[in-house]
Amino acid sequence: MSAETSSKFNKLRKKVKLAIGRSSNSKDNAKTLKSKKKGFHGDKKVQTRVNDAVGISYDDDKLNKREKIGRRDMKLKTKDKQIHKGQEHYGGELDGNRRFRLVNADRKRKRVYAEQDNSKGGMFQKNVETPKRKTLSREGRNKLKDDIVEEKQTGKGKSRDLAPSKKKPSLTGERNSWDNHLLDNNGGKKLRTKLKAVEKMESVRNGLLNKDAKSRLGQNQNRHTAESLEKSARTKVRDKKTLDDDSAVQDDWPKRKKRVIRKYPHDITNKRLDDHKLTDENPKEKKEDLEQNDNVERSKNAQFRAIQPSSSILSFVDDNLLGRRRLIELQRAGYNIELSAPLDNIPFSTKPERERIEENIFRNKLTFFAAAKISSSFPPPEVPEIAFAGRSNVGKSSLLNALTRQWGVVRTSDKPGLTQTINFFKLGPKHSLVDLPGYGFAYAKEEVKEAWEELVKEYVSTRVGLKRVCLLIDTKWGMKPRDHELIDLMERSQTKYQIVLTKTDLVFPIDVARRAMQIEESLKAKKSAVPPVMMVSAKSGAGIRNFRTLLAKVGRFAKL
Ligand SMILES: Nc1nc2c(ncn2[C@@H]2O[C@H](COP(=O)(O)OP(=O)(O)OP(=O)(O)O)[C@@H](O)[C@H]2O)c(=O)[nH]1
Ligand SMILES: [Mg+2]
Repeated sequence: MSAETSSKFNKLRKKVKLAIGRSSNSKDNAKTLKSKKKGFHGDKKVQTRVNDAVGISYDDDKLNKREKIGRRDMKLKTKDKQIHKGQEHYGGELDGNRRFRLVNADRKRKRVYAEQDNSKGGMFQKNVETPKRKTLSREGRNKLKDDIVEEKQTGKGKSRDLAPSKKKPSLTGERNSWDNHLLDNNGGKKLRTKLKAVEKMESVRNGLLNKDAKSRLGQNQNRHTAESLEKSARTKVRDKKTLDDDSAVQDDWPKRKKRVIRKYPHDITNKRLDDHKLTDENPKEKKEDLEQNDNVERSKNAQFRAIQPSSSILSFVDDNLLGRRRLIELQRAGYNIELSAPLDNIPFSTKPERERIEENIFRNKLTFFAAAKISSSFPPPEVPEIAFAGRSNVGKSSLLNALTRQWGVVRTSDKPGLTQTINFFKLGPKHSLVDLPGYGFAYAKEEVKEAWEELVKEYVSTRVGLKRVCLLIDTKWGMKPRDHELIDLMERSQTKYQIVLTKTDLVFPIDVARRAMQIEESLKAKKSAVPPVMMVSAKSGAGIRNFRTLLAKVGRFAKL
């Protein structure tokens, strides 16, 4: 090396040093520091600069770098291939942005042509060459147009389809060129996707997934195949033609699954109540039924309102201060109606009067002496008995207390079904009052209820010494089928019974009168029914005195 070249070399080295020194003070400082932190890349940069400055060829270096990047990319590609293994057979791969793209073997993106003969295997099949787009000359285009017009007129495919004999039969049958034209001319890709959607809906709706549809659904990859296009085109055409047949399609809809209700929630006997009849019912019929019921109910109310009570009943209601408004009137008049032990006809119940009950029988002490769950445990019939029957919660036990004014002897509850045995109470030495369990709805097991109802029936129809059954009816609700059942039984067994309307304090006086009239009318033909219909309120004490007098008469003249 000559002195000249060596000085040149030294100058260059100085420049390089300066360059390195400047870099630590310049704007690039931060970058360099960052790059130093990064390590490999930063050092490489500096190294490259040095190399550049010194004039060393960095081709090798670049090559190394490229090689490394290449290797890294390869790694990524293989990794991605592993991840997207399932997509591999689509003939696709990841692009630079790591997005999946469909590529051909010669790395060209595939295109779907409507004219393409898909029967050969479809565009997603591996190693299938896609036809290259042909750019037609004007002449060619005109010729094609002519062909299409001719095809439309003749209804036959001409030139662009393969000869039918050469075609492979597709799964769903071949799509003819006319369909192709339809697709191409009427909306291209959009139409095709719409048709596909229509076809899918159709197949799901009908619940008749035919073989092709099933296979198509099963093989997820093939859902874009030409078969679907063919099918959907045909579906679309059919849909257009037969819009009126929609109802028929609807008839084929899968029927709603039968809803099954477990009869009892804790039933392990697998007893079920099938309500399919309800679901099968025509909604129109159902609506009509509901309307009919509504009409019946309305007409019942109308009938009830149309009842004209007799003058005797109206005067009875008035005299005994029966009905809802009474309490309010009495309260306004200054009477205390919130008494724990209601008086008979409150306005007249001053204290001395309250002490004195007119009927001697009812001045006796009420004492419980027997309870029976079965007929064999009935006490011997020594004295005449007056029984109180009726639906659960109608107020039987409360009436016993009100009659005797001995509150607490007979247990009462606002929960239906408290009295579950036949309870015998002695009222003096010569009479007894009997509190019967109620029928109808009650908080008790079905078997238990059935048992006590049977017991009541047996008691009222066979009991010797039973002089009167007071059949209690809730004034608000009137007579129910179970009441009629018991009446029929008593008619058959010739047991004397008297209707007593209870809870009269809850309804208007006129309705009390109407109810009494209604029942009297319905029992006119009954031989064992004893008139009149009594009306009481155990709460207000209204009608109690009259009822007591009536019962006293029964007891007085009764002989065993
Ligand atoms: N407003 C009002 N409530 C009453 C009358 N009589 C009874 N009740 C209430 O009705 C509910 C039922 O009374 P109960 O005497 O137990 O009826 P029950 O017929 O013996 O019922 P079971 O023993 O279940 O058959 C209680 O909450 C009473 O307070 C009445 O005249 N007017
Ligand atoms: Mg009771």
